[in-house]
Amino acid sequence: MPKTQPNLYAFPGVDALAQALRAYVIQSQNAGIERHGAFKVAVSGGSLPKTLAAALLAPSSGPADVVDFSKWEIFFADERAVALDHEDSNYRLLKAELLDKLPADQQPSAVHTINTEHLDDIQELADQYEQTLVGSFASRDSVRLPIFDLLLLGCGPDGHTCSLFPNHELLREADAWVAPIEDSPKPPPKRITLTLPVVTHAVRVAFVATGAGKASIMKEIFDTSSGLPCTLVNEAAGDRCSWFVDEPAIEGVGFPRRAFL
Ligand SMILES: O=C1O[C@H](COP(=O)(O)O)[C@@H](O)[C@H](O)[C@H]1O
Repeated sequence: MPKTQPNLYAFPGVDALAQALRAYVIQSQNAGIERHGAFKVAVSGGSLPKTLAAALLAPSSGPADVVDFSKWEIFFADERAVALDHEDSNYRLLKAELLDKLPADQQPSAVHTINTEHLDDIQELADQYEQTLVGSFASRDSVRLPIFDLLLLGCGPDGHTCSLFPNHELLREADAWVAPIEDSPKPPPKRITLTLPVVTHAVRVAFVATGAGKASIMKEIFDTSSGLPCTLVNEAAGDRCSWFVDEPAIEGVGFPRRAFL
């Protein structure tokens, strides 16, 4: 079978991007609900929650444009080993940008945070989060990997995604679903992350990258065989992977854009 390519969707600005991202997330949500009665989604921190909130908090334009948070089960694609109210917490960021702005009757059915009793032992922190996945998906004996309906990911200026960093040994992790990292080059150093096999087995993977600060790494990701974490996801997920970017983020990138329909 020929290898498929990721979809690169480019928009003049963040407003148009957010509108398309909303449509894409709703499609994924509806497919997940049809498949198993719930929408299992993992989200990143960084710049993603703000753009995601712009997409999801917009008013509905009709019956086909409904975000049904009551069916959402939210996980974190990566999380920093800090308290949930710490300024570095990805949960805290998502809560401030999105969850706190949802009405009481539209809260997600579950938001799976890390167990902060284990902040001093990040292997245990990762193991506990893996058990959270087991509780939602299936036991490790019955499935090789959990299959998320959607992963919503960021791309760092060095090409990292989740807490999978360029040239890090964690990129070779083939067994664990969730892994600890204690030498993250971007602070804070201690984190946990979904592993590459889990990321690349999701039904859909969406990256969001905005701003001119991302242009040079986007060129490496799309126009070279860089081996960067984002490139590895592109190569393994092919057309299950979609990028939502603004024009400044892909200035000079030669890879063909697709029209978002
Ligand atoms: O440290 C992290 O960085 C990445 C990328 O962040 P961005 O601000 O450049 O979008 C993020 O996706 C990840 O969740 C976070 O822990």
